[in-house]
Parts: sequence; C-alpha cells; structure tokens
Amino acid sequence: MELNVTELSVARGGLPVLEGVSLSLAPGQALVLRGPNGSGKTTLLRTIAGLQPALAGNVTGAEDRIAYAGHADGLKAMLSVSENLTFWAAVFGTRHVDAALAAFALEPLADRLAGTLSAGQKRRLGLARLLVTGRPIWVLDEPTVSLDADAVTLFADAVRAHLAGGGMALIATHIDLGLEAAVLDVTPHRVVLDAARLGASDEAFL
Ligand SMILES: Nc1ncnc2c1ncn2[C@@H]1O[C@H](COP(=O)(O)OP(=O)(O)OP(=O)(O)O)[C@@H](O)[C@H]1O
Repeated sequence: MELNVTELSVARGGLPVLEGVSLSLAPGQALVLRGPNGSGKTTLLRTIAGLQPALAGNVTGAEDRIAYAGHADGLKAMLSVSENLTFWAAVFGTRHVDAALAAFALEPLADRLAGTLSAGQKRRLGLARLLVTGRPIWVLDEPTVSLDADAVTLFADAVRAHLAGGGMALIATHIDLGLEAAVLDVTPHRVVLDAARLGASDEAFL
C-alpha cells in the first residue's frame, strides 16, 4: 500500500512553513527531502508521521505504518542496548532484536547501559530501533547525524535491505547516502511571511 501526501500545508510555532506539498511512495521506494536549514523538512516529516496536525491537505496510507526517527534518539538511559531494543520490540509487538543489533554493529555493546554510549553509538541504537518496529514506512530526520563513515554505510545498507523487503523510506538529509532515491526539494513550497504575520504567532516554542 502506497503512502500518499496530497497538497499538504504544514505549520510550526503557529506559522505556516510549507504549502502544497505532494509526494507518494510505493513499496520498495525511497524519497530524499532536501532544502536549506529552516525550510521546513522536520515540520513536514512530523506532520506526515502524525505528530502534529496539518493545516491543509491529506496523508493516506500512514496510519500505524510509520516508524519515525527524529533528532532525539528516544533511548532509555538506564536500560542496556539490548534491553532498549527488547522494550521497543514489545511496544511494537515484535520479538527479535538480534538482526537489529547486527545491522548496526551493536553486539559488542549489547550489555552497555544506553546512557553510557557515545553520540554516534546512541544514534546507531536509535536507528536499530527502526528494525524492531516491523513498520513498513521509515520517516527519518537527519538520520546520519553523529555517525562516522562506517556507520553511514551500515545505515544505508539497512535502508536498502528495508526497501528490498518492500519497505519505504522518506529521509531528510543533507548528505548523499548513495541510495537509489527520488529527491524532493521543499524550497519551492516555502511560505514567505510578511513582518505582520511573523509577529502574530503566540504559540509556545515547543
Ligand atoms: N518549536 C518551534 N516553534 C516555532 N518555530 C519553529 C519551531 N521549530 C522550528 N521552527 C521554525 O520552523 C521553521 C521550519 O523548521 P524545520 O525544523 O521544519 O526546518 P528544517 O528544514 O528541518 O531545518 P534543518 O535543515 O535546519 O533541520 C524554521 O523557520 C524554524 O525556525
């Protein structure tokens, strides 16, 4: 089943950021989002993932099918690496964490408390979580932050394997992951606000 986004308009802090964004993903496909800092990629991904409401437009094919990985890794600091994955596997109703440990070279760290990991190791664990969700659509916001070159390769391999298994991936990234993926530049969809509208937002900065 495809993911379809139609004429989506999204807002952050009460102000419109992007409008008229349409995209679709079929099983086995990846789409890379591009755009300068602050252009609205995170806001778009969060809206597609259902973490915030859209101003206008539709998202279909997303319900209970998206695994979202944002800037925060969402780890339990006082659980070990394997306990973190087991926890998330239970949340998503899956069981096996070994493949996820292996895909991100986490076996040597399996018994380490997540809170003691380096930034790149935490990121690898956060990405390994995707594999235990069992969900077909990966929505990923700057997934390679803190990763070294070897870990970027592991990540790209994991995405390729996911796609080969009929999964889908929507990825905001500033780097070339070497994936066969279509590219959507959000720049033409940016909303240009005048000074009056910029001063009109009273929404809390969350
Ligand atoms: N919590 C917030 N409240 C108000 N405005 C916000 C909030 N978070 C982001 N913004 C603003 O919303 C706009 C879009 O931000 P967003 O994070 O979606 O951009 P981005 O394309 O993901 O940027 P980057 O490439 O730097 O990660 C920016 O102008 C940003 O300053």
